[in-house]
Amino acid sequence: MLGRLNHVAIAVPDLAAASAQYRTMLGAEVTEPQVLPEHGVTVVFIVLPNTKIELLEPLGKDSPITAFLAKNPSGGMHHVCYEVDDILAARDRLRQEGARVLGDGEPRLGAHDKPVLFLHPKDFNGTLIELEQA
Ligand SMILES: CC[C@@H](C(=O)O)C(=O)SCCNC(=O)CCNC(=O)[C@H](O)C(C)(C)COP(=O)(O)OP(=O)(O)OC[C@H]1O[C@@H](n2cnc3c(N)ncnc32)[C@H](O)[C@@H]1OP(=O)(O)O
Ligand SMILES: [Co+2]
Repeated sequence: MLGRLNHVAIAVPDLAAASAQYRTMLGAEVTEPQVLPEHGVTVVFIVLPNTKIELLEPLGKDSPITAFLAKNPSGGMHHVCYEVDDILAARDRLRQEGARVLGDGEPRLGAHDKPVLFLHPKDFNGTLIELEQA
């Protein structure tokens, strides 16, 4: 079911500072910020030869990552994103296996304009998993 590792996400308290640090200290190629109100975050991507790093900061008062940053004020690893060939089939299989699919279970368009879903971290070894339609 799982395809490529699409990205590893790091929640940061200050996206501009983290982006500048990756550019200057790590010589990284960093995309321009994407403001995603429907997800409650602003993100940039660090493009690597074999995957991407997503840096994300809260956007708005209901951001899903505000609580995470309250527990991890300097930031931290937030989620991993795997690609799947068929996100609805993956969702239905995971539900059958007893995994919690977050939200209303309907995929929404993510930062790459592809359908995404999230799986509860408590069901996967304390790790929030994002699935993205390949
Ligand atoms: C940019 C768009 C898209 C993309 O295309 O890439 C994105 O990546 S958007 C990213 C932001 N969106 C989301 O994260 C949506 C899914 N997340 C959620 O629904 C919630 O964050 C959550 C996972 C349900 C957690 O909600 P929260 O309000 O924080 O609930 P709790 O505080 O009760 O947490 C429950 C439990 O889970 C632990 N937790 C929370 N977040 C994480 C995490 N990222 N990784 C691991 N564990 C996490 C939290 O610590 C609680 O544990 P206990 O304290 O032990 O109960
Ligand atoms: Co993501």
